[in-house]
Amino acid sequence: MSSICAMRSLLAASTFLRSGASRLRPLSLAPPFRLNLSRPSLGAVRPVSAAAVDKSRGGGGSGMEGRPSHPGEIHVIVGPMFAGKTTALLRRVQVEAGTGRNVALIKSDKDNRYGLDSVVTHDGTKVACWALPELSSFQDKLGTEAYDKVDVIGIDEAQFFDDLHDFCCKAADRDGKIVVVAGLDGDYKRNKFGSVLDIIPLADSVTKLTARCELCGRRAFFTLRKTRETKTELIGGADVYMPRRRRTSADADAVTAAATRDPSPWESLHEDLLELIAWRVLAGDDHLRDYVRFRAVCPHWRSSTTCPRGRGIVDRRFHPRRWMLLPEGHGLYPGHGKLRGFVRFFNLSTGAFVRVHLPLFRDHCVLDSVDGILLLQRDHDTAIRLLHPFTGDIMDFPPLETLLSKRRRRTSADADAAAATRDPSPWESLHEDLLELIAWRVLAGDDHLRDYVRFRAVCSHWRSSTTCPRGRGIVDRRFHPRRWMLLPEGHGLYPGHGKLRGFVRFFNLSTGAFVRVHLPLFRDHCVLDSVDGILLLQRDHDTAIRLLHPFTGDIMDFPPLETLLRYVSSKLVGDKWDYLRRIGAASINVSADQVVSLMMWSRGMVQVAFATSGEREWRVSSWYFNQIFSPLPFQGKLYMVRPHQTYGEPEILRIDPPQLEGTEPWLPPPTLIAKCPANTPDSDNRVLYCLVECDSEILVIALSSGVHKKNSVYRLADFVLGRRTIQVTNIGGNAIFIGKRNLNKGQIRFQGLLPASWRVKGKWRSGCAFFGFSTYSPKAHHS
Ligand SMILES: Nc1ncnc2c1ncn2[C@@H]1O[C@H](COP(=O)(O)OP(=O)(O)O)[C@@H](O)[C@H]1O
Ligand SMILES: Cc1cn([C@H]2C[C@H](O)[C@@H](COP(=O)(O)O)O2)c(=O)[nH]c1=O
Repeated sequence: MSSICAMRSLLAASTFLRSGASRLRPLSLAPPFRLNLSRPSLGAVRPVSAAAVDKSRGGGGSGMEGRPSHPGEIHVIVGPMFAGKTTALLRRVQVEAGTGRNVALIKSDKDNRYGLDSVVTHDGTKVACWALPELSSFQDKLGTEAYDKVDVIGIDEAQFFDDLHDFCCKAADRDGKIVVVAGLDGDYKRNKFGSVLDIIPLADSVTKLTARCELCGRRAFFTLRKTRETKTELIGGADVYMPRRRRTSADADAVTAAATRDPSPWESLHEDLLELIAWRVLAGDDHLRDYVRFRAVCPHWRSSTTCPRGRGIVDRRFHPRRWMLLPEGHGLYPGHGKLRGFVRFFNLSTGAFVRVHLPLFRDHCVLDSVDGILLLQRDHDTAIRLLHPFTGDIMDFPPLETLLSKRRRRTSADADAAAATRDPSPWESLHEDLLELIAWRVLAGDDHLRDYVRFRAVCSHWRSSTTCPRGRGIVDRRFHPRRWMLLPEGHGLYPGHGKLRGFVRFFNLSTGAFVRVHLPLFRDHCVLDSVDGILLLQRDHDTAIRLLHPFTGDIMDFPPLETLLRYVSSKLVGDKWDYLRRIGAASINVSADQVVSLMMWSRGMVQVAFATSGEREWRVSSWYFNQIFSPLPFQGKLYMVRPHQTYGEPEILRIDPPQLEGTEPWLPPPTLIAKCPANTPDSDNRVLYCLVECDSEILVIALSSGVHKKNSVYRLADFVLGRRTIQVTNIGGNAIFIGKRNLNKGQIRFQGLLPASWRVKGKWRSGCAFFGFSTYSPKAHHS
């Protein structure tokens, strides 16, 4: 039993969908758009249903019968690409259609990205439309009778219509139509695009939407073209364009300069591209030196990228992670007179040395090094200072001495109190700081929560000297019941089943211990996932997502799942709720000021949802992905594999927790942290990579699907360092569970490959891997 030390609470992170769950689901929503105007079939013009004409508006008029009884309206939606213009346009016309009005959608026939018969958003929402070369042809195409019956005209990609101004005037002023226009206000050079701006003076309302910058996640007002193509009109999506934030005037000058002179091939690289490359450089092994070399290429490259000086400590990317201070030996400590202010650093990845002049060591001593940042103590006042050895940046913290004095004060106060009351027993008199230290150690163990409770139970002094987990079960990561999984009872007994009388059992993956807990909450909640042992529940009546610490009873509320329903791709067949409830991975993060945020990726979505506790609606990432594999939550972040469509290198991505500072929380785009070896077209073995957690690190499992199965295990850390050939030969008696997790009606289902043919250099290694399409009863397995 003790050998079952699974890599992650795989089983706990399972999906409980009780058999009667459908009864609890909100009614599935109507398809997003019910337009009264039937979609046009190509080449044929279909008339508008006369019954649907909104008489209250007078039905419009083509001008033949005179002016309409109702005035028209013009609403303009502008913004950069990916800002949600099309989404807003479709939402608007949906509302109009919902009131019984006849709606027609038009887009430019230049935009052939998704075919010509529909308007499609970047999320894949699709609505039938008329694709036209110019707007003036609309009435002819539709026929006068049908045109008269149209109440609302939606125009997408308005920047491509030269006759936009005339058409809007005519449609709204003469024919009494409501015209909703969506288009780019500016092109990739931030110049006005087409005649979208010309209709602003005609408009009843103007909405400027913003996107999220793909590089920094901040609000993006403009569109950046990623290619060197200079013609204004260039149809494309995320392959060619990305949203971009405002530049500083210095940056803008650099762009102008680059645009006005004849640039050398290198110097003309766009600043955004340079920033992108710089980011990549900063992810390397010797990232700081490479970054400095990179910036040294030319003034344009320098001015387009962030100077590390001054940001060495505050920007983690500049931390000299792999550099360590080299002990000189021969009694020569940093600051020793013989070193004349110089110290040497050594790069743990590349083996490179650098010699740095740091006279500061004369009156500072080194206490530690964090991410390569030195933690110094100043001699004269014991101030603690962080020093970036290469940028020279310094950050001051309080004197170390202040810790000493607090401890002294507490000691005497405690001693007085103790003496006044009684002669303490040897155990009870343990100093509270010592108790706190021991408690920390206890909390690092395998069965840490139970041990901690037992530890606190020793006496009231021990209890009062240590933190009570109740109330802090979710906000304090140390109290997360990491190794505990909810045990499937089998026999159709899902949590909340009447026969269980509110009890559920948990199983410790490290020790094999069981506990039985009374959680009547399950009566109207179902479990969607488990993160670090914290259960992710969905409340039946309002679909609210709630985190529950099963042992402390702490609960934290998140927005209803329902608010995410609109993000489930309309292309998916079947019940959207089923997709939405299939949580691929979720992760909990607690910020320094104890705000708890939850990130989750549901299999029905191409974005990652996130929210902080107490919020009313889920937010979604401004970016999306099409295909990901093996998502794994680890230490508050999400890791995943992006397989390559053909024979490129599959990528391992990391999603960091939502950024909560600033006006609106946002989710940074995924960071590429490593690449896996590519499959080769000539090999009959296709390798699939998946991620598992083992002994507090991530392993990359290469599953081979060919005739000659040869599965291998690697450390993600090695992949990150580009060492892709070093295999893990021993997983210390642990077991790996690979594949989809699904805990349904008491059965555990692992999907993967059979058999567990994991050998390294011809020898069977300790530890075992479970692959297989097997459905088995956990009871049988664990006995
Ligand atoms: N870089 C991106 N690539 C693809 N899709 C994106 C990107 N950034 C955002 N999106 C998605 O595009 C959606 C907006 O799509 P859409 O309404 O078609 O925008 P617009 O018409 O303004 O270009 C966003 O809600 C988001 O889900
Ligand atoms: C910035 C810019 C864009 N385009 C093209 C690219 C797309 O095909 C459309 C915009 O589509 P969206 O619905 O707003 O995403 O316009 C262009 O031709 N030139 C440009 O400078």
